[in-house]
Amino acid sequence: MTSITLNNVSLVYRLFEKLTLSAPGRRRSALGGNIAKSGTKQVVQALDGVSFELKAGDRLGLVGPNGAGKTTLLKVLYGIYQPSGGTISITGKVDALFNIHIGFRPEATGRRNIVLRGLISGWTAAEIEEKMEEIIDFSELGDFIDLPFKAYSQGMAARLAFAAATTLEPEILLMDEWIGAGDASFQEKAKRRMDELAEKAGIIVLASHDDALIRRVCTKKLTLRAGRVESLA
Ligand SMILES: Nc1ncnc2c1ncn2[C@@H]1O[C@H](COP(=O)(O)OP(=O)(O)OP(=O)(O)O)[C@@H](O)[C@H]1O
Repeated sequence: MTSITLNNVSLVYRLFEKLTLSAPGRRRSALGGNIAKSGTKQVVQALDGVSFELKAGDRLGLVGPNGAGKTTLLKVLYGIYQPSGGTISITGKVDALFNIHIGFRPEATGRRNIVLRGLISGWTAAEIEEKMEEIIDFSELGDFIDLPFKAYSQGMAARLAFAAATTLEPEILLMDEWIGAGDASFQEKAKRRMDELAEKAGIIVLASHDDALIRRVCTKKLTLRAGRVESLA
């Protein structure tokens, strides 16, 4: 059964430059994690004691001010960063849509990029080929599918990435708010697709500043502030 459990997870970024803060301890705004010192180095504590549990069918919206730790949390869930403390337990095949340009080759066609993206996500060439037409249809890119990826607009790139990732049906889908790059009709379609994924017992985690998008797509909302969970509802 698909699930995500985080227990007291923390993540510390270490800065290797030699830095001196002009006024240590001053905090002018609620932005960002906490800056601290570890030996002679500065560190930024981006996540601090984060605990929550998600089960099959949950769609979690991650919100919070700039620097609150949303992207860091997604990267920890995807396994890009190992937590500095605490434990994570994930059951299910995870795919992520963070940055449209990650995992896509600008010179390769949309079609070729679908194959590359699928292979990176652990699908076989035969599985990808079987889903190819469905992915192209969902993206509505038409003849553009045979043009290089670099010729796509932001929204077109978002359509291709979303179509590929969701047609290949990950059990857990992690997303940043770039999905907002799609136009209104695509966003409507994307929401239906996410509903279907969640109904098939998947889990979706979406980080966004767009409250309306979170309300449309998610069933739960986790607010982060300075790396800590402020609320979960
Ligand atoms: N590579 C890095 N090195 C050092 N600190 C970092 C690094 N990446 C992020 N941080 C710090 O970690 C904290 C959390 O950043 P993160 O990008 O996770 O926030 P966010 O909630 O996604 O912000 P935004 O809404 O602005 O995208 C911030 O204080 C940021 O300064």
